[in-house]
Amino acid sequence: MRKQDMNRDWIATAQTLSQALPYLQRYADATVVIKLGGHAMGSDEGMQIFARDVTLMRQIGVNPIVVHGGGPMINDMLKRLDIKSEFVNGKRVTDAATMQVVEMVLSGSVNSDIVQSISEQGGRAVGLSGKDSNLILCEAEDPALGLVGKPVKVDPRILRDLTEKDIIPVIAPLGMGVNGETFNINGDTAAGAIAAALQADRLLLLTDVAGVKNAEGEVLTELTASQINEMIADGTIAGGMIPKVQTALDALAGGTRAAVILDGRVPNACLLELFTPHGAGSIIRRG
Ligand SMILES: Nc1ncnc2c1ncn2[C@@H]1O[C@H](COP(=O)(O)OP(=O)(O)O)[C@@H](O)[C@H]1O
Ligand SMILES: CC(=O)N[C@@H](CCC(=O)OP(=O)(O)O)C(=O)O
Repeated sequence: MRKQDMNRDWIATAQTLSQALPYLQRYADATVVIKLGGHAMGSDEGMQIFARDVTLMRQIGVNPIVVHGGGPMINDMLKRLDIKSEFVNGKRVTDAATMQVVEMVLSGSVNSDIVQSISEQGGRAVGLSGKDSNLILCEAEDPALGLVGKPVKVDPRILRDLTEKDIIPVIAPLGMGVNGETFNINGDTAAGAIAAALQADRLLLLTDVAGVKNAEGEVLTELTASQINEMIADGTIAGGMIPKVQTALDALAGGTRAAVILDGRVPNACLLELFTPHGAGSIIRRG
């Protein structure tokens, strides 16, 4: 690259940083819950960029809290073990054998990979699951889904303890029942429950589509609760998008200011959403 072009690039970088000032001020000390879906965890490079974004957020005074999924990774392991699996309305029917695999993959592999990626970027991250420190107490959501948990009580004290010390919590979506059972919680549902309990400023749901699409396949940049309910009823919103939008609505009802469904495959998706006027994906605000 010629020196002149290089200078121009750095000037643009400095300008971008300068323009971000009002957004940096707006989010100083804000709590941002970020759900990283399994489909958004595409490449090693993507994970590296995500980890750097989260570390940068922490560095500039935002409190990021990561809740992850791992559906595709669980599918791979179940296939290797020859265990059949089916989904009902975006949730995995979970028997005892499936639960063991879900816990092994989420806590043992996906969670530690994310923690390691953040550590490699110089951030301080601690991995935990909803079973730790009474974080998420569940009951069975529906007998037909087996060990799928519905969060009934979230105790966010451990998260406050960690964020006060500038530590980034990375949470696997598992919960415990009153009788000591382990429950499999949909990652979006877990993120929404945590966002509501913390009265988070933002809930970012990172997935593998540009946002919520209408019947024509166009991304809707803003969505209301009534639009969402209509789109679920007529089948425009289906599969894994159902728990996502329901989570967004539940989190808003619980006190979160806004929820955004955005494309986690886009580099720096979180920074784009929080710190630029551009925004990203589909935003649902508290009505
Ligand atoms: N109206 C819609 N707009 C966008 N995506 C939709 C819609 N309805 C269903 N989907 C599907 O939902 C998927 C996202 O859910 P899911 O696969 O569970 O993601 P993640 O693993 O990120 O949680 C998309 O890849 C898409 O196939
Ligand atoms: C109950 C339920 O469906 N749990 C999910 C948990 C992981 C998850 O939510 O992963 P994604 O965010 O990548 O879809 C599952 O077993 O796949």
